[in-house]
Amino acid sequence: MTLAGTAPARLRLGVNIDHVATVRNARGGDHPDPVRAAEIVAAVGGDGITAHLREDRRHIRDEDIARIQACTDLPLNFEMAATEEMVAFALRHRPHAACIVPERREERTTEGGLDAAGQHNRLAPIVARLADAGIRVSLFIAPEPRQIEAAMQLRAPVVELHTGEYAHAEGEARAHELRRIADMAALAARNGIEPHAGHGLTYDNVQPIAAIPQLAELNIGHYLIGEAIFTGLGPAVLKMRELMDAAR
Ligand SMILES: CC(=O)[C@@H](O)[C@H](O)COP(=O)(O)O
Ligand SMILES: NCC(=O)COP(=O)(O)O
Repeated sequence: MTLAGTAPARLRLGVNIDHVATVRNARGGDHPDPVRAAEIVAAVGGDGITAHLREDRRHIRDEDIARIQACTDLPLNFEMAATEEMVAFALRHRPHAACIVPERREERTTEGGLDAAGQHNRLAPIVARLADAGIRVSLFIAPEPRQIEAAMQLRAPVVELHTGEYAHAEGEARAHELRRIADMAALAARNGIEPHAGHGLTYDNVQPIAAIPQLAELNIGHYLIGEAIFTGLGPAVLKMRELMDAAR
């Protein structure tokens, strides 16, 4: 955790390994194994593993979580919907962190941020239960002041700012999205919330985000797993690390 308003010592890279499991599940077998991906991430100096156990289990499966925890000492950032099923799962497995994300069965990927502002009463007991279990709670939110305010009201120690709009925008629209993310990272940090960012980040778009001084962690997955097909996962992670370091 960083002190309110101070730049973090080092921008951490959390690698989301969901889509290793997507490829594995395509044939219903056990290869490629997300656990091997987690081991490679650890071996090349990744700072954490992110895994999203979706309600439809389209990629990460229940048994993957315990196996990932057993294979490496890297902190596990468990992404979950705000449901009783996922709270119970998180309390059983006690990951380092839990990031509450919005989820719709019909979505191809996460489409928007968690509406923390509109769901305070529903989220408050979930956040409290996870925190009471020693799990660092994060809210995956759009870069909006009302969502930062809601995270403060919910006493969430971390927010992860959704960079999907930024990633898909071009020209002035992308510059506008970048300013929104930078402003919300600063607002979160000023209020004692550690800001992270993620979704849709690539070699080509990561550096302006990595240059935001208050950000403590980036979570990057789909692009890295795609690049791993061509270069290997280790080199892909190392290249992203190099780009992030060069941006600061
Ligand atoms: C919240 C987020 O942006 C991702 O971490 C999430 O895991 C995306 O869902 P899929 O991995 O299923 O695309
Ligand atoms: N929370 C964002 C994440 O874990 C990875 O998102 P993506 O890089 O797969 O889009």
